[in-house]
Amino acid sequence: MSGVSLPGLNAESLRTAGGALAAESARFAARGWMPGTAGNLSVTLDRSPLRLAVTASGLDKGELGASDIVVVDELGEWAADPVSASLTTSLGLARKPSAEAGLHARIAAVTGAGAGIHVHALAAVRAGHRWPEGVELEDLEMLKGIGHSAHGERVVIPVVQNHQDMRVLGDDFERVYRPAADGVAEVPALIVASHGIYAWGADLRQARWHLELTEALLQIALATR
Ligand SMILES: CSC[C@@H](O)[C@@H](O)C(=O)COP(=O)(O)O
Ligand SMILES: [Zn+2]
Repeated sequence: MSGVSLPGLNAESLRTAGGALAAESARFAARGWMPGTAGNLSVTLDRSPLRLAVTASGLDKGELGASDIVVVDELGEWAADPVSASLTTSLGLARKPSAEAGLHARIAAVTGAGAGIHVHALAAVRAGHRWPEGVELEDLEMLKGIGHSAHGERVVIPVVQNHQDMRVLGDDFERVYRPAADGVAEVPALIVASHGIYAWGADLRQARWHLELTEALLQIALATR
């Protein structure tokens, strides 16, 4: 890994990412979507090789500071290359990544997302339980907010079974993910049954919008069917 080029990885980008992830995390903790230490977030810093800043594992997500992040590789493991290692030391960053960093990394690799958010929101869990083959949504105004049509388009929020091995979850995600094709956008969210939901976007703000809108759409589906 020596001589690896990581233009997105420097003290400033990591301080910015850490501050943004802490602020976003506090928002979702306050909403009750990250009870206790539940939930995790990431931003993509470099693509080739893949490097993400992901929240550290096992911390109260309502109390994160800017240095409570870990630089991880494409497997979601702490990145040991010299640039990442040296920045980890100089900025006092954490070294134990979220237990679910591997799925964040897979989603970033497959979708090209710039940020990902995972929460344990109730409607997502209930919908995954009720519709384990995927949640069909149609004729709802807020579908526009996740890139789809308000009328006449059947949108499926995919559901995968829960697993503690992120390689298994990542493979299952790839099986159900449909990239944008023929003018139809991707669905920027994934329900993990009996667990929670992942949403992603070009940046943290868009990932947040996708998450909030998907959770609201799932609440409507549960309330009306
Ligand atoms: C508090 S139980 C939830 C965890 O097992 C996990 O699902 C989760 O969302 C947070 O894990 P973490 O490793 O702190 O990122
Ligand atoms: Zn979780």
